[in-house]
Amino acid sequence: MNSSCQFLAKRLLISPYKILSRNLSSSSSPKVLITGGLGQLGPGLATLISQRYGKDSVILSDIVKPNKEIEKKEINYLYADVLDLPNLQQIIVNNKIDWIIHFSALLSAVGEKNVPLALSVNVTGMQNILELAKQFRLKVFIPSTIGAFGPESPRNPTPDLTIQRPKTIYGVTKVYAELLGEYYSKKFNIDFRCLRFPGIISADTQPGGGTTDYAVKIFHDALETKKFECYLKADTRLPMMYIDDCLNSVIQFMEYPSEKLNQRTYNISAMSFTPEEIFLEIKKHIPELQIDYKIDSRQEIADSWPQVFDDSNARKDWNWNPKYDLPNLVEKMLSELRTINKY
Ligand SMILES: NC(=O)c1ccc[n+]([C@@H]2O[C@H](COP(=O)([O-])OP(=O)(O)OC[C@H]3O[C@@H](n4cnc5c(N)ncnc54)[C@H](O)[C@@H]3O)[C@@H](O)[C@H]2O)c1
Ligand SMILES: C[C@@H](O)[C@H](N)C(=O)O
Repeated sequence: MNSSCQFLAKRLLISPYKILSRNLSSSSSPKVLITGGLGQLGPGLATLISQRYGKDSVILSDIVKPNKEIEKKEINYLYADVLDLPNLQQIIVNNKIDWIIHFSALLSAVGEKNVPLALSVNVTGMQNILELAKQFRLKVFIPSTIGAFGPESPRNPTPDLTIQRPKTIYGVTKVYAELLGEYYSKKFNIDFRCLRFPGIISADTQPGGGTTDYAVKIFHDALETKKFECYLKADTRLPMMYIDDCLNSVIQFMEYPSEKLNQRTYNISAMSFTPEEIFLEIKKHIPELQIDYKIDSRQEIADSWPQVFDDSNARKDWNWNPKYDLPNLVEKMLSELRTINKY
Protein backbone atom coordinates (compact mmCIF):
# COMPACT_ATOMS: atom_id res chain seq x y z
CA MET A 1 0.00 0.00 0.00
CA ASN A 2 1.48 3.37 -0.89
CA SER A 3 2.01 6.14 1.63
CA SER A 4 -0.50 8.52 0.04
CA CYS A 5 -3.29 5.93 0.54
CA GLN A 6 -2.32 5.49 4.18
CA PHE A 7 -2.12 9.26 4.72
CA LEU A 8 -5.51 9.79 3.13
CA ALA A 9 -7.10 6.97 5.04
CA LYS A 10 -5.93 8.54 8.28
CA ARG A 11 -7.28 11.96 7.31
CA LEU A 12 -10.62 10.57 6.20
CA LEU A 13 -10.93 8.02 9.00
CA ILE A 14 -11.77 5.14 6.67
CA SER A 15 -10.11 1.88 5.79
CA PRO A 16 -7.05 2.40 3.56
CA TYR A 17 -8.04 -0.76 1.66
CA LYS A 18 -11.28 0.85 0.56
CA ILE A 19 -9.34 3.70 -1.00
CA LEU A 20 -6.92 1.33 -2.66
CA SER A 21 -9.60 -0.93 -4.07
CA ARG A 22 -11.45 2.03 -5.54
CA ASN A 23 -8.21 3.29 -7.05
CA LEU A 24 -7.57 -0.08 -8.65
CA SER A 25 -11.06 -0.38 -10.05
CA SER A 26 -10.71 2.36 -12.65
CA SER A 27 -13.61 0.80 -14.53
CA SER A 28 -14.69 0.96 -18.13
CA SER A 29 -17.29 3.52 -17.04
CA PRO A 30 -15.22 6.20 -15.33
CA LYS A 31 -16.42 9.04 -13.12
CA VAL A 32 -15.04 12.19 -14.69
CA LEU A 33 -14.49 15.66 -13.22
CA ILE A 34 -13.99 18.49 -15.74
CA THR A 35 -12.37 21.62 -14.29
CA GLY A 36 -12.85 24.93 -16.07
CA GLY A 37 -15.85 23.18 -17.53
CA LEU A 38 -17.94 26.21 -18.48
CA GLY A 39 -15.50 27.46 -21.11
CA GLN A 40 -15.51 26.75 -24.84
CA LEU A 41 -14.69 23.04 -24.58
CA GLY A 42 -16.21 21.79 -21.30
CA PRO A 43 -19.97 21.69 -22.01
CA GLY A 44 -19.53 19.74 -25.27
CA LEU A 45 -17.18 17.26 -23.67
CA ALA A 46 -19.54 16.75 -20.70
CA THR A 47 -22.40 16.05 -23.13
CA LEU A 48 -20.27 13.53 -25.04
CA ILE A 49 -19.16 11.78 -21.84
CA SER A 50 -22.70 11.58 -20.48
CA GLN A 51 -23.93 10.12 -23.79
CA ARG A 52 -21.13 7.56 -23.72
CA TYR A 53 -21.01 6.52 -20.06
CA GLY A 54 -24.25 7.85 -18.55
CA LYS A 55 -25.41 11.11 -17.04
CA ASP A 56 -23.88 10.46 -13.63
CA SER A 57 -20.45 9.74 -15.06
CA VAL A 58 -19.52 13.41 -15.45
CA ILE A 59 -19.37 16.55 -13.31
CA LEU A 60 -18.66 19.95 -14.77
CA SER A 61 -16.95 22.39 -12.42
CA ASP A 62 -15.91 26.02 -12.70
CA ILE A 63 -15.86 29.28 -10.75
CA VAL A 64 -18.66 30.87 -12.78
CA LYS A 65 -22.41 30.34 -12.78
CA PRO A 66 -23.88 28.05 -15.44
CA ASN A 67 -26.07 29.80 -18.00
CA LYS A 68 -29.54 28.70 -19.10
CA GLU A 69 -28.17 26.52 -21.92
CA ILE A 70 -26.07 24.49 -19.47
CA GLU A 71 -28.99 24.23 -17.04
CA LYS A 72 -31.14 22.87 -19.87
CA LYS A 73 -28.59 20.12 -20.57
CA GLU A 74 -29.03 18.89 -16.96
CA ILE A 75 -25.35 18.14 -16.51
CA ASN A 76 -24.08 17.80 -12.92
CA TYR A 77 -22.36 21.02 -11.91
CA LEU A 78 -20.21 22.07 -8.93
CA TYR A 79 -18.34 25.23 -7.96
CA ALA A 80 -14.62 24.40 -7.86
CA ASP A 81 -11.69 26.81 -7.85
CA VAL A 82 -8.57 24.95 -9.00
CA LEU A 83 -6.57 27.04 -6.55
CA ASP A 84 -8.51 25.53 -3.62
CA LEU A 85 -6.86 22.15 -3.13
CA PRO A 86 -8.82 20.98 -0.03
CA ASN A 87 -12.14 21.63 -1.80
CA LEU A 88 -10.95 19.65 -4.83
CA GLN A 89 -9.90 16.79 -2.54
CA GLN A 90 -13.39 16.71 -1.04
CA ILE A 91 -15.02 16.72 -4.45
CA ILE A 92 -12.89 13.81 -5.61
CA VAL A 93 -13.54 11.70 -2.53
CA ASN A 94 -17.23 12.50 -2.21
CA ASN A 95 -17.91 11.84 -5.88
CA LYS A 96 -15.56 8.88 -6.40
CA ILE A 97 -13.77 10.58 -9.27
CA ASP A 98 -11.53 8.43 -11.54
CA TRP A 99 -10.50 10.90 -14.26
CA ILE A 100 -9.82 14.62 -14.22
CA ILE A 101 -10.05 16.59 -17.43
CA HIS A 102 -8.32 19.83 -16.53
CA PHE A 103 -9.58 22.66 -18.75
CA SER A 104 -9.09 25.65 -16.41
CA ALA A 105 -6.67 28.11 -17.97
CA LEU A 106 -6.20 31.69 -19.13
CA LEU A 107 -5.70 31.54 -22.91
CA SER A 108 -3.10 33.41 -24.96
CA ALA A 109 -4.63 36.88 -25.41
CA VAL A 110 -6.20 37.21 -21.94
CA GLY A 111 -3.09 35.75 -20.34
CA GLU A 112 -1.00 38.65 -21.71
CA LYS A 113 -3.45 41.09 -20.07
CA ASN A 114 -3.14 39.49 -16.59
CA VAL A 115 0.15 37.65 -16.16
CA PRO A 116 -0.15 37.09 -12.35
CA LEU A 117 -3.59 35.51 -12.76
CA ALA A 118 -2.36 33.38 -15.68
CA LEU A 119 0.49 32.14 -13.48
CA SER A 120 -1.91 31.29 -10.64
CA VAL A 121 -4.48 29.46 -12.72
CA ASN A 122 -2.20 27.86 -15.32
CA VAL A 123 0.67 26.96 -12.97
CA THR A 124 -0.62 26.64 -9.38
CA GLY A 125 -3.98 25.25 -10.54
CA MET A 126 -2.28 22.73 -12.82
CA GLN A 127 0.16 21.69 -10.07
CA ASN A 128 -2.81 21.07 -7.77
CA ILE A 129 -4.39 18.82 -10.38
CA LEU A 130 -1.25 16.72 -10.77
CA GLU A 131 -0.95 16.41 -6.98
CA LEU A 132 -4.56 15.19 -6.85
CA ALA A 133 -3.81 12.67 -9.59
CA LYS A 134 -0.89 11.42 -7.53
CA GLN A 135 -2.80 11.29 -4.21
CA PHE A 136 -5.92 9.63 -5.57
CA ARG A 137 -4.39 7.66 -8.47
CA LEU A 138 -6.50 9.49 -11.07
CA LYS A 139 -6.12 9.41 -14.81
CA VAL A 140 -5.50 13.01 -15.84
CA PHE A 141 -5.84 14.92 -19.11
CA ILE A 142 -4.33 18.39 -19.45
CA PRO A 143 -4.52 19.95 -22.91
CA SER A 144 -1.64 21.87 -24.39
CA THR A 145 -1.69 24.02 -27.51
CA ILE A 146 0.01 25.17 -30.70
CA GLY A 147 0.94 28.12 -28.42
CA ALA A 148 3.47 25.90 -26.64
CA PHE A 149 5.80 26.54 -29.60
CA GLY A 150 7.62 29.74 -30.50
CA PRO A 151 9.34 31.48 -33.38
CA GLU A 152 12.45 29.31 -33.07
CA SER A 153 10.38 26.13 -33.64
CA PRO A 154 9.99 24.82 -37.22
CA ARG A 155 6.63 26.28 -38.23
CA ASN A 156 5.64 24.24 -41.25
CA PRO A 157 5.36 21.52 -40.21
CA THR A 158 5.89 21.57 -36.42
CA PRO A 159 6.73 18.08 -35.08
CA ASP A 160 6.02 16.75 -31.57
CA LEU A 161 9.60 16.94 -30.45
CA THR A 162 11.41 20.13 -31.32
CA ILE A 163 12.60 23.47 -29.89
CA GLN A 164 9.89 25.05 -27.68
CA ARG A 165 10.57 28.67 -26.78
CA PRO A 166 7.04 30.22 -26.57
CA LYS A 167 6.82 34.00 -26.12
CA THR A 168 3.44 34.25 -24.34
CA ILE A 169 2.83 33.51 -20.65
CA TYR A 170 0.17 31.04 -21.86
CA GLY A 171 2.75 29.15 -23.91
CA VAL A 172 5.33 29.20 -21.13
CA THR A 173 2.83 27.74 -18.63
CA LYS A 174 1.69 25.09 -21.12
CA VAL A 175 5.25 23.89 -21.76
CA TYR A 176 5.63 23.61 -17.98
CA ALA A 177 2.36 21.61 -17.79
CA GLU A 178 3.62 19.20 -20.48
CA LEU A 179 6.95 18.72 -18.71
CA LEU A 180 5.55 18.45 -15.19
CA GLY A 181 2.86 15.99 -16.34
CA GLU A 182 5.48 13.82 -18.04
CA TYR A 183 7.64 14.05 -14.91
CA TYR A 184 4.76 12.92 -12.65
CA SER A 185 3.96 10.15 -15.11
CA LYS A 186 7.51 8.78 -14.91
CA LYS A 187 8.31 9.52 -11.29
CA PHE A 188 4.96 8.66 -9.66
CA ASN A 189 3.45 6.39 -12.31
CA ILE A 190 0.52 8.75 -12.98
CA ASP A 191 -1.54 8.13 -16.12
CA PHE A 192 -0.99 11.65 -17.49
CA ARG A 193 -2.12 12.42 -21.05
CA CYS A 194 -1.84 15.61 -23.04
CA LEU A 195 -2.90 16.69 -26.54
CA ARG A 196 -1.69 19.90 -28.13
CA PHE A 197 -4.84 21.38 -29.69
CA PRO A 198 -4.98 23.83 -32.61
CA GLY A 199 -7.45 26.75 -32.50
CA ILE A 200 -10.88 25.22 -31.81
CA ILE A 201 -13.96 26.39 -33.69
CA SER A 202 -17.44 25.90 -32.23
CA ALA A 203 -20.95 27.24 -32.76
CA ASP A 204 -22.68 26.80 -29.40
CA THR A 205 -19.85 28.00 -27.13
CA GLN A 206 -17.73 31.14 -27.38
CA PRO A 207 -13.93 31.10 -27.20
CA GLY A 208 -12.36 32.42 -23.99
CA GLY A 209 -9.83 35.01 -25.19
CA GLY A 210 -7.34 33.39 -27.54
CA THR A 211 -5.45 34.42 -30.66
CA THR A 212 -7.47 32.07 -32.88
CA ASP A 213 -10.88 33.50 -31.81
CA TYR A 214 -11.32 35.38 -35.11
CA ALA A 215 -12.13 32.08 -36.80
CA VAL A 216 -15.29 31.81 -34.67
CA LYS A 217 -16.31 35.48 -34.77
CA ILE A 218 -16.19 35.60 -38.59
CA PHE A 219 -19.16 33.18 -38.71
CA HIS A 220 -21.31 35.25 -36.34
CA ASP A 221 -20.53 38.48 -38.21
CA ALA A 222 -21.07 36.82 -41.60
CA LEU A 223 -24.59 35.86 -40.56
CA GLU A 224 -25.41 38.98 -38.55
CA THR A 225 -23.91 42.01 -40.36
CA LYS A 226 -22.11 40.47 -43.37
CA LYS A 227 -19.05 42.57 -42.43
CA PHE A 228 -16.05 41.24 -40.55
CA GLU A 229 -13.05 43.12 -39.13
CA CYS A 230 -10.08 40.79 -38.70
CA TYR A 231 -7.26 41.45 -36.19
CA LEU A 232 -4.84 39.11 -38.04
CA LYS A 233 -3.29 39.73 -41.46
CA ALA A 234 -4.93 38.04 -44.45
CA ASP A 235 -2.10 35.54 -44.93
CA THR A 236 -1.65 34.40 -41.28
CA ARG A 237 -1.77 30.62 -41.45
CA LEU A 238 -2.67 28.73 -38.25
CA PRO A 239 -3.72 25.15 -37.44
CA MET A 240 -7.46 24.88 -36.62
CA MET A 241 -10.01 22.20 -35.74
CA TYR A 242 -13.78 21.83 -35.52
CA ILE A 243 -14.95 21.15 -31.95
CA ASP A 244 -16.44 17.70 -32.66
CA ASP A 245 -13.03 16.45 -33.78
CA CYS A 246 -11.41 18.00 -30.71
CA LEU A 247 -13.86 16.44 -28.24
CA ASN A 248 -13.74 13.04 -29.95
CA SER A 249 -9.94 13.15 -29.79
CA VAL A 250 -10.08 13.50 -26.00
CA ILE A 251 -12.35 10.46 -25.56
CA GLN A 252 -10.45 8.35 -28.11
CA PHE A 253 -7.10 9.23 -26.54
CA MET A 254 -8.26 8.74 -22.93
CA GLU A 255 -9.71 5.32 -23.75
CA TYR A 256 -6.60 4.11 -25.54
CA PRO A 257 -4.57 1.56 -23.52
CA SER A 258 -1.80 3.34 -21.66
CA GLU A 259 0.87 0.76 -22.48
CA LYS A 260 0.29 1.26 -26.22
CA LEU A 261 1.09 4.98 -26.12
CA ASN A 262 4.66 5.83 -27.08
CA GLN A 263 4.39 9.39 -25.77
CA ARG A 264 2.35 11.26 -23.18
CA THR A 265 2.04 14.48 -25.23
CA TYR A 266 0.91 14.50 -28.88
CA ASN A 267 0.21 17.17 -31.49
CA ILE A 268 -3.18 16.77 -33.15
CA SER A 269 -4.30 18.58 -36.25
CA ALA A 270 -7.14 18.76 -38.75
CA MET A 271 -6.55 21.71 -41.13
CA SER A 272 -4.62 24.97 -41.47
CA PHE A 273 -5.99 28.13 -43.07
CA THR A 274 -5.54 31.89 -43.27
CA PRO A 275 -8.19 34.61 -42.66
CA GLU A 276 -8.39 35.11 -46.43
CA GLU A 277 -9.00 31.41 -47.06
CA ILE A 278 -11.79 31.06 -44.49
CA PHE A 279 -13.33 34.33 -45.73
CA LEU A 280 -13.41 33.00 -49.32
CA GLU A 281 -14.91 29.68 -48.16
CA ILE A 282 -17.70 31.44 -46.20
CA LYS A 283 -18.27 33.80 -49.15
CA LYS A 284 -19.27 30.76 -51.24
CA HIS A 285 -22.34 30.55 -48.94
CA ILE A 286 -22.76 34.28 -48.16
CA PRO A 287 -21.59 36.17 -51.29
CA GLU A 288 -22.22 39.66 -49.75
CA LEU A 289 -19.65 39.07 -46.96
CA GLN A 290 -16.94 41.76 -46.73
CA ILE A 291 -13.69 41.70 -44.76
CA ASP A 292 -11.41 44.47 -43.41
CA TYR A 293 -8.12 44.04 -41.64
CA LYS A 294 -7.28 46.00 -38.49
CA ILE A 295 -4.23 44.33 -37.02
CA ASP A 296 -3.65 44.27 -33.24
CA SER A 297 -1.20 42.73 -30.75
CA ARG A 298 -2.48 39.21 -31.42
CA GLN A 299 -0.62 39.32 -34.79
CA GLU A 300 2.72 39.05 -33.00
CA ILE A 301 1.49 36.00 -31.10
CA ALA A 302 0.16 34.32 -34.26
CA ASP A 303 3.44 35.01 -36.09
CA SER A 304 5.30 33.02 -33.44
CA TRP A 305 3.06 29.94 -33.67
CA PRO A 306 3.06 26.86 -35.94
CA GLN A 307 1.45 27.24 -39.35
CA VAL A 308 0.99 23.52 -39.95
CA PHE A 309 1.02 20.92 -37.17
CA ASP A 310 2.64 17.52 -37.75
CA ASP A 311 0.36 15.00 -36.00
CA SER A 312 1.78 11.87 -37.66
CA ASN A 313 2.64 10.24 -34.29
CA ALA A 314 -0.97 10.57 -33.06
CA ARG A 315 -2.22 9.08 -36.33
CA LYS A 316 0.26 6.21 -36.11
CA ASP A 317 0.08 5.43 -32.36
CA TRP A 318 -3.65 5.69 -31.55
CA ASN A 319 -5.28 6.09 -34.99
CA TRP A 320 -6.12 9.79 -34.75
CA ASN A 321 -8.14 10.77 -37.82
CA PRO A 322 -10.10 14.05 -37.90
CA LYS A 323 -13.33 14.26 -39.92
CA TYR A 324 -13.62 17.96 -40.73
CA ASP A 325 -11.68 19.93 -43.37
CA LEU A 326 -12.29 23.63 -44.19
CA PRO A 327 -15.31 23.20 -46.55
CA ASN A 328 -17.02 20.75 -44.12
CA LEU A 329 -16.29 23.03 -41.16
CA VAL A 330 -17.81 26.07 -42.88
CA GLU A 331 -20.96 24.20 -43.91
CA LYS A 332 -21.42 22.76 -40.41
CA MET A 333 -20.78 26.06 -38.58
CA LEU A 334 -23.25 27.99 -40.75
CA SER A 335 -25.94 25.38 -40.40
CA GLU A 336 -25.44 25.08 -36.62
CA LEU A 337 -25.47 28.85 -36.07
CA ARG A 338 -28.60 29.22 -38.20
CA THR A 339 -30.30 26.56 -36.05
CA ILE A 340 -29.10 27.86 -32.67
CA ASN A 341 -29.39 31.59 -33.24
CA LYS A 342 -32.07 31.51 -35.98
CA TYR A 343 -30.07 33.99 -38.10
N1 LIG B 1 -10.20 26.67 -27.22
C1 LIG B 1 -9.08 26.51 -27.90
O1 LIG B 1 -8.94 26.94 -29.06
C2 LIG B 1 -7.94 25.76 -27.27
C3 LIG B 1 -6.83 25.43 -28.05
C4 LIG B 1 -5.75 24.80 -27.47
C5 LIG B 1 -5.81 24.42 -26.13
N2 LIG B 1 -6.91 24.74 -25.40
C6 LIG B 1 -6.91 24.37 -23.98
O2 LIG B 1 -8.09 23.68 -23.64
C7 LIG B 1 -8.50 24.06 -22.32
C8 LIG B 1 -9.95 24.53 -22.36
O3 LIG B 1 -9.99 25.63 -23.24
P1 LIG B 1 -11.30 26.53 -23.38
O4 LIG B 1 -11.24 27.09 -24.75
O5 LIG B 1 -12.49 25.79 -22.95
O6 LIG B 1 -10.94 27.70 -22.36
P2 LIG B 1 -11.91 28.87 -21.84
O7 LIG B 1 -11.07 30.08 -21.64
O8 LIG B 1 -13.11 28.97 -22.69
O9 LIG B 1 -12.36 28.27 -20.43
C9 LIG B 1 -11.50 28.20 -19.33
C10 LIG B 1 -12.35 28.10 -18.08
O10 LIG B 1 -11.48 28.10 -16.95
C11 LIG B 1 -12.19 28.70 -15.90
N3 LIG B 1 -11.31 29.14 -14.82
C12 LIG B 1 -10.56 30.26 -14.73
N4 LIG B 1 -9.97 30.35 -13.51
C13 LIG B 1 -10.36 29.26 -12.82
C14 LIG B 1 -10.12 28.78 -11.51
N5 LIG B 1 -9.35 29.46 -10.65
N6 LIG B 1 -10.68 27.61 -11.13
C15 LIG B 1 -11.47 26.91 -11.98
N7 LIG B 1 -11.74 27.32 -13.23
C16 LIG B 1 -11.21 28.48 -13.65
C17 LIG B 1 -12.91 29.89 -16.57
O11 LIG B 1 -13.99 30.33 -15.77
C18 LIG B 1 -13.32 29.27 -17.89
O12 LIG B 1 -14.65 28.82 -17.88
C19 LIG B 1 -7.51 25.11 -21.83
O13 LIG B 1 -6.56 24.49 -21.02
C20 LIG B 1 -6.86 25.60 -23.11
O14 LIG B 1 -5.54 25.98 -22.89
C21 LIG B 1 -7.98 25.39 -25.94
C1 LIG C 1 -4.64 28.07 -29.74
C2 LIG C 1 -5.32 28.06 -28.42
O1 LIG C 1 -4.46 27.68 -27.40
C3 LIG C 1 -6.21 29.20 -28.07
N1 LIG C 1 -7.36 29.21 -28.95
C4 LIG C 1 -5.54 30.56 -28.15
O2 LIG C 1 -5.59 31.16 -29.19
O3 LIG C 1 -4.98 30.99 -27.17
